[in-house]
Amino acid sequence: MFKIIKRVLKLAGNFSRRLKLAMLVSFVEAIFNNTPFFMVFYTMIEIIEGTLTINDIWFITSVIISSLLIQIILKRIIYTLQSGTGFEIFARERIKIGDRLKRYPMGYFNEGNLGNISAVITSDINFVEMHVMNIIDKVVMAYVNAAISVLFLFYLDYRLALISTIVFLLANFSLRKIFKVGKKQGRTRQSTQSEVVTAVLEYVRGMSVIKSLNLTGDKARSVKKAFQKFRDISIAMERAFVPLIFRFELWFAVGIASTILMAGISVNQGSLSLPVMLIVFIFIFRIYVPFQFLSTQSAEIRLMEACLDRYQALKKIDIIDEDGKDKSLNKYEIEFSDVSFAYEQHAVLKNINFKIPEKSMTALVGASGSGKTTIANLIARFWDVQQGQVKVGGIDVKKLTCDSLLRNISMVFQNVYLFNDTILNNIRFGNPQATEAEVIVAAKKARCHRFISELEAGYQTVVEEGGSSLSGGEKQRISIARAILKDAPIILLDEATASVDPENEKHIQQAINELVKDKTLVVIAHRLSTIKNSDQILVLESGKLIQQGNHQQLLAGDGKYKDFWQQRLEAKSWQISRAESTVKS
Ligand SMILES: Nc1ncnc2c1ncn2[C@@H]1O[C@H](COP(=O)(O)OP(=O)(O)OP(=O)(O)O)[C@@H](O)[C@H]1O
Repeated sequence: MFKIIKRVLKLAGNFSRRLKLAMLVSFVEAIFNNTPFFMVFYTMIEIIEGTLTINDIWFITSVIISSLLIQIILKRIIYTLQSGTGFEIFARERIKIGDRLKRYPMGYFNEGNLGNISAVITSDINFVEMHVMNIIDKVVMAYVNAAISVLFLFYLDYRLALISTIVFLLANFSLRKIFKVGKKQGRTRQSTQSEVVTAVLEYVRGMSVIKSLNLTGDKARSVKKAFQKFRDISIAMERAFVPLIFRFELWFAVGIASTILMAGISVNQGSLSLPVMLIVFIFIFRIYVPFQFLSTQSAEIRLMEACLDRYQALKKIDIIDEDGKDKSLNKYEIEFSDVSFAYEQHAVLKNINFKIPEKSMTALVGASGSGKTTIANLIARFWDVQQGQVKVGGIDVKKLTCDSLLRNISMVFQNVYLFNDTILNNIRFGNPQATEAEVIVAAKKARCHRFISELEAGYQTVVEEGGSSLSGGEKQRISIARAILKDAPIILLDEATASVDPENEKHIQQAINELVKDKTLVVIAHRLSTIKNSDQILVLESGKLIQQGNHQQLLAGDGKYKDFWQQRLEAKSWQISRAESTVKS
């Protein structure tokens, strides 16, 4: 129970002083919380002794009212100190984890981990944020009340106090057991919750495939299974608590019964007065009630601990650029020296060597799966090479932070991802400081200003997550506008393979021409014109660099490139003749 408080204080960092202050105020408030009961005790003594005067009544009333007012003020202070702080701590943690995530190796973002990441960021942090401050307050209150009550009972009658102390200690021991079981159950529940999130994510993301292949039954079954497992675990968790809570309540029942019995016997024997007996009854319940509340909250507290465990495990993943330095580049050539790379066990690139001069255009060509995208990903250090060196501007990318490297690189992918935000902000991701006018200039260069202006809300149009409300060509041009706005000296471009209509293709080509002026350009090339006009062509086959040179040089010799070029020409003429026959028919 105190562990969760300790953990939150550690997490709070510079906010921990505010939380400690809130706990101190809670402590004072708990003392004032007992004042009315002491006044009741005092009144009863005065009544029995027949010494109660009107002045006493005024005194007692004003003390009770003052203590209630003080409590209200203290509660307000606690609330101000705690609630805002809780939101601030977790807002900061969310930003921190967001920053770390972008520095994790891409290999971490596999399907299994995606469910975990989503569960931590959406449900775990929210859960702790919503409940932890309230729990801290209640824990402080329960222990302070118990301590004051036990001390007061010692003052009244040491025998009764001893019974209450023993019961209190036994119940506390029972409570620890409840918490221990809760922690174990909490972990199981967490991992099942991740499985649910993973299953739902997979189901929703793959909906178009599921529908087209008519897999709705099969896939819905796996989601249902995950939900059922979660339900079973949650029920099992509740069931495991029942006997423990019963034992805990039993201790208190026995304790209360024996204290009452003992008090009754003492009154009978004349060693305890009636008002003292009555006040003992009140105070014994004041020990019991807050602890009973804590026992019912034990599942919640342990769940919070399990949430924090999972959050901290996510924070502990090694970041890829731990040893990287934040350096500014002043040269932008790219070099691969003897690079070999594998995705875990799957070797993809073998002993690759090439140089890409600054402000030149290099085309990567090769069959599907030959390693073109992997080369682009290694330049951007989405992964680290196992052998050799990737240098950008003469510096090994492993010596740079991801931020300082990526500041110099714009990537335009085939599969453009747009965020659920306005078009303006989607372009502005390229340069968050850009003004609206600058965004519009970039959009004009990327040939997307016209279609954006024709939308009812223009640049304020909110794009659906992933950009599903826009056509492929439109999305690609928005992503080019982003890259133009970023104005990075190195461009990694994956040319679209999917056929777009000629009008769109013309616009995309014009947009790319604007983007790549005076840049170091590496393009995963599919268009014959791009390949032909490149300063350098790197031909890949099964992860090996088999040819290197410009179009004329490669065509002059015999080799894969010549075959490849021939095949592409044939494919193009086949496409053209097919298009012509479609027009004729
Ligand atoms: N994240 C990944 N994890 C494991 N293997 C991967 C991963 N990404 C790619 N691969 C594998 O690495 C090999 C090279 O893939 P890569 O995407 O670099 O090829 P490519 O030449 O760009 O192909 P395409 O033209 O089809 O995009 C392929 O066998 C692919 O299956």
